[in-house]
Amino acid sequence: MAPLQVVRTPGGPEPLLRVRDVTLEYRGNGGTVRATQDVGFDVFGGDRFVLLGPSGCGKSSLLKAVGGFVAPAAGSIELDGRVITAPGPDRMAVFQEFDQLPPWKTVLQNVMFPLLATRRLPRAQARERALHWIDRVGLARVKDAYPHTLSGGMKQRVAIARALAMQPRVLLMDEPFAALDALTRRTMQEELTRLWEETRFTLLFVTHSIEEALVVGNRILLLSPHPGRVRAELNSHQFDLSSGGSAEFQGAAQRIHDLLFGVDTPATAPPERIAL
Ligand SMILES: Nc1ncnc2c1ncn2[C@@H]1O[C@H](COP(=O)(O)OP(=O)(O)OP(=O)(O)O)[C@@H](O)[C@H]1O
Repeated sequence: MAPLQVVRTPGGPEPLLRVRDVTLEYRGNGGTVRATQDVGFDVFGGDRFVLLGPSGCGKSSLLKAVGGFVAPAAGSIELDGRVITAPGPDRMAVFQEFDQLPPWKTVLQNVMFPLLATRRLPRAQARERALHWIDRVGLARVKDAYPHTLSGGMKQRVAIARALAMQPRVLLMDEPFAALDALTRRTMQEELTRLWEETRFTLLFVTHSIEEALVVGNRILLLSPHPGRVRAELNSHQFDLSSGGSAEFQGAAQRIHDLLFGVDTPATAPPERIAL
């Protein structure tokens, strides 16, 4: 049984997102905190690329750096060959928190908002595009509701519709389902996978759940504990939500666990030397 393989950079297409030797640091009164060290990876169009690692290994910081909210202390991040220096509508984000939606806007107004604020579309077309995505995430019935009247899962669907309506080059998701109950979380993973099947958007997804990484991702970057370094890069396209109970899935989860928690690999080992 060898379901996981170290991914070699495929020949052919150029990566959409190129992260090279990125070290991220936070400077404060108490000194400098290094969040990641020399992290590199490539994301290709249509990838569901997952950053997986223990709490504090710098996953969110990497996502913020791709989002343009944090500048690397060293290394570079390029999207479509251009260095990322600031946030932009080509990178829409969905976060864990339910309060990411302005509460004074209805579902429809929330989804329309970035389209109008960035002047992407005139109002009538923005409305049409928003209604389309609201329908795609199954919220047509509540399009005129305010966020406080929605469940956590519904709020996350609004955030996903709002992000995808912008047709970003890459959708950034930071533990988007972590605050949901287990059943809703599973439903949301299913819906995200279905949306991806229909649209083939490019996804950069942060989680610390091994199971979630395996079902959501087609490629997984494993990061070592603080400060995060690349421990391994894996293919996981063979798994989906129906794989959950299979021996192959359980075996893969166990092997990732062993890699993450260092049963047989020192944290500083170069990723390509890891035998899976
Ligand atoms: N704004 C900040 N100022 C100072 N240090 C920070 C800041 N944000 C994150 N850090 C530190 O950087 C490191 C990485 O944090 P980050 O949130 O990126 O990790 P993470 O892997 O996403 O963790 P978690 O899974 O717990 O969310 C941690 O040591 C954290 O304390």
